Amino acid sequence: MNNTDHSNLVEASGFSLRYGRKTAVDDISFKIPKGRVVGLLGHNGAGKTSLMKAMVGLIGGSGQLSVLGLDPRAQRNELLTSLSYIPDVAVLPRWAKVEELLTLMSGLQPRFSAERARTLLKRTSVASGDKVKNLSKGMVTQLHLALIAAIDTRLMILDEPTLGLDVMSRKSFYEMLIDEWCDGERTVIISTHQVEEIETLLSDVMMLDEGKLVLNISLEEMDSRFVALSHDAAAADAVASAHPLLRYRLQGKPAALFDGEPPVHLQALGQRFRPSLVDLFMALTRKPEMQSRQA
Ligand SMILES: Nc1ncnc2c1ncn2[C@@H]1O[C@H](COP(=O)(O)OP(=O)(O)OP(=O)(O)O)[C@@H](O)[C@H]1O
Repeated sequence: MNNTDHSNLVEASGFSLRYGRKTAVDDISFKIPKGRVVGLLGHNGAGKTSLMKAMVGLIGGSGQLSVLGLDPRAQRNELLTSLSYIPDVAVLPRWAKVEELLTLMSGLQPRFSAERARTLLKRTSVASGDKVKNLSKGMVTQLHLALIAAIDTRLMILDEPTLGLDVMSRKSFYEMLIDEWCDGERTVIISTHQVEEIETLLSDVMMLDEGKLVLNISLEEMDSRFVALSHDAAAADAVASAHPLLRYRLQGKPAALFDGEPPVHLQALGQRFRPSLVDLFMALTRKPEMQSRQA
């Protein structure tokens, strides 16, 4: 794909992915430029892993997909040396010592710096003589991040990297990622179910719902586009008749979320506030019947 605009690290146009008759990714188009921290959100089965696998050339689809200017399927070997990827089923060899992994990586990945990995590991409680099998789940994840963050690439793809970790381990994982890897030029794409925790880290969010891309927006755009209104119960009918995206309760009070400015007559009945990413996620990815039950 030589006609790709290289200011975008990932570009998809009308991209779909099927497993037999099951459509996992449904005709999606997007561009991801450099220097972004992108959250890929969606419920179980929304298509996040499938899209990430397609981005690294593990599975093919139809339509166009370009990653770092390469066709992930046709140029997979070249692509794999140019990006950093932690799959959702990531495992490190249990028998290996940390120092042996550094040697292994140096042999496998020309852009890997063992020196850089050692520096990153100083942030963690993982020692170079430790064996993988003796590390806790949180430590293994930190080690894995140190290994792939020591690869000099412009794009990192993380599929549910903090699954199974406690809150402190998740926090230190993301701190290391942001401090040590994100530099304003590199882009990281992270899929996660921990929407609340990750909100402050993200520059952009992509939401998948049953394979469709229902939102692709920067956090600044999100702030200016979506408005929430908390209101008294007495105003509930008036709010409902304006067809908000979502009606819910916040701190015991009814609230509604609108795509754009709520009608002026409603604004007088309630107090505006900034909807959280979780509110938006619920609004855009829940089944309609669940929304009406909740309201
Ligand atoms: N190898 C496969 N064969 C058949 N169907 C598959 C396969 N892998 C995934 N699917 C289906 O494709 C859809 C998307 O799955 P995918 O794993 O991409 O979703 P996900 O958003 O990553 O989900 P989760 O959050 O649960 O990991 C689901 O309906 C899933 O059952």
